[in-house]
Amino acid sequence: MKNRTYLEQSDAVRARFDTIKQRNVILEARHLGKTFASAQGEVEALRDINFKIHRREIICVVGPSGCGKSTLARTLAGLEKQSSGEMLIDGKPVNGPGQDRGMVFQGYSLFPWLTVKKNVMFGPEMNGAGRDDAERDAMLWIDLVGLSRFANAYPHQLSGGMRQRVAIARALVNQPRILLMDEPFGALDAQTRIKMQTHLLDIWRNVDITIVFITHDLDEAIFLADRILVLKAHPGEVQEMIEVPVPRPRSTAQFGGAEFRATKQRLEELIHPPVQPEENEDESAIKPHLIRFTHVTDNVE
Ligand SMILES: Nc1ncnc2c1ncn2[C@@H]1O[C@H](COP(=O)(O)OP(=O)(O)OP(=O)(O)O)[C@@H](O)[C@H]1O
Repeated sequence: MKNRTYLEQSDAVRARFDTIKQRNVILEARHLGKTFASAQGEVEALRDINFKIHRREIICVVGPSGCGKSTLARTLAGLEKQSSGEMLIDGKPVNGPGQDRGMVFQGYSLFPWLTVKKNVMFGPEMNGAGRDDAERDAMLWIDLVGLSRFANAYPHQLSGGMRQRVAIARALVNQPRILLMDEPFGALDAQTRIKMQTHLLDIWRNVDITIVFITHDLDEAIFLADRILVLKAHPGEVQEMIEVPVPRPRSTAQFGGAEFRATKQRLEELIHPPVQPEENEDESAIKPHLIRFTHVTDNVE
């Protein structure tokens, strides 16, 4: 039987992409580039990045270490100024951070001295909302991330997954249109991570939000994304934008499915291309000579 490829889409998936493409382009990168000056000289972290993201899409960004994923997230957030090209929201060029974008990072960026509720109220209060309004809004979002019972708890009393849920509530309370997430579940154990992915999809289903999600976990990218932006390193350039053929609604049961496997295979080809051994390469030169650090009397094999 012929192996399925990631380019094959069921009618339902194709119809869904047709609908997505008819939605407004909310975020666009045009020839975006970023070069850092460092002690070792210039580092071209991003080169000529182009993409268009439609309203309520989830785009995951993957690529090898150093391909500029975080730089892209920080540039889109306006925390880093691009060296060339432009970024547009609703077709208008933007420079610098703005209310239209919220960010969730890997580290738990909560204020440890504030309760869950006060952490979430912080943004609205900084934006001039009165205490009662800020508290009401905060409680709505805390409820949405399923933490109402913990509104008065402090971050150190929560698990890693719960803290990231607070971070999501804290980003969403400001009603951004775009949520930028940089490896938000990277520090969580595998089981909590899957729960958080499912939870994020639930939130996305209920909220008018467009998500750009940076990850190095290919399963996570396929599980979450409508499309996956694959970058290559040195310099960070777009390799491919993949339309994920896995149907929605997503469930963990799809992990072993044909569409899932075909997409993963393509991502692996792009990100970890097979290393070709040099012709006439001596096997013994590849296999390192291992030193025994302790005296071992019994064999384990
Ligand atoms: N502030 C900086 N100054 C100089 N070089 C930087 C700076 N930030 C990033 N870089 C360089 O830019 C390139 C892209 O870095 P970036 O952290 O965006 O990649 P990444 O894909 O997120 O990596 P990883 O997957 O390892 O987190 C790297 O070569 C990095 O060393």
